[in-house]
Amino acid sequence: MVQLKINKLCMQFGDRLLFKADALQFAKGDTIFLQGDNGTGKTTLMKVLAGLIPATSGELVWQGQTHTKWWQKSPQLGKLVYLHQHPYLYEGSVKYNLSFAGRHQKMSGKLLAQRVDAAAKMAGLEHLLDANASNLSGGERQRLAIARAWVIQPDLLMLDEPVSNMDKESRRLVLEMVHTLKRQGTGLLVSSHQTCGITALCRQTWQIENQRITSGPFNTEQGSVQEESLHVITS
Ligand SMILES: Nc1ncnc2c1ncn2[C@@H]1O[C@H](COP(=O)(O)OP(=O)(O)OP(=O)(O)O)[C@@H](O)[C@H]1O
Repeated sequence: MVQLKINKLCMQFGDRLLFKADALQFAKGDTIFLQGDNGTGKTTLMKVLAGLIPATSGELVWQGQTHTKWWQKSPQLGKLVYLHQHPYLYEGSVKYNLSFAGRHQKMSGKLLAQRVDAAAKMAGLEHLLDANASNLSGGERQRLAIARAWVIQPDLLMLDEPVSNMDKESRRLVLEMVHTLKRQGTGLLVSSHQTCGITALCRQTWQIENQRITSGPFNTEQGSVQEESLHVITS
C-alpha cells in the first residue's frame, strides 16, 4: 500500500505556531477534504507533505522509510504530486508540458502519446497542443496542470484550491479528470473553501482548527448528493 505517514508534526514560522498534528495518514485510495479558515496553514501543510518546505519538527514516513529529503532521489518521484492553485508550467508548448513527466518516468512512447492525447481531450486543450503554455488563460493553465498530473497517474495527488476562479465548464472538465484518477485508485487530498464536485468525492476530512490538525469522516450525506450530479456529468 502506497502511503505517507505523518508523526508528531509541528510547523512554526519564527515564534508563530501554525499547526501541530499527532498522527495522520494519507494512502492510495484515500479521499480527504482539507478544511480550515484562511491562513490556518492548508497550503503550508501540502508543501510540507510534498517535501517543498521542511517542517519545524516531526517525521514523514514514505513507504516505511523516513527521509528528510526522500523526494529528491526516490524512485517515488512523480508518485506524489502537489498542484498549487497557481501552477508552475514548463517553458514550452502544451504538449511538452503534458509529456514531460512521462518522458522522465520512461513511459513507453506509445502509451505516453495515448495518455497525452486523452489528457488534452479531457482538459479541453486538444486545439491548443502546440500553443505556448505561457500564453494560456488562468483556467486553461489550471486545467493543463491537472491534465499533466493525469498523464502520469500519481499514487497520491494534492490539489490546492483546484477549482478556484474556474467557470462551470472548466470545473466540469477538472472534476471528470479527478474522478477518473480516483477510480484508478489515486489518493486525493483536496483543499477548497467551498464544497464542490471534487470535495463531494471525499470520504474523510482533515480539519485545521486552533492550530491542531484532526481527522474524521467527511459529511457523506452532502457528498453523496453531489456525487449523484457527478454521475450525470460523467456518464
Ligand atoms: N514562508 C513563510 N514565512 C512566514 N509566514 C508564512 C510563510 N508561508 C506562509 N506563511 C504564513 O502562514 C500562514 C498560513 O499560510 P497558508 O498559505 O498555508 O494558509 P492557507 O490555510 O492555505 O490560507 P488560504 O485559505 O488563505 O489560502 C499565513 O499567515 C501565511 O502568511
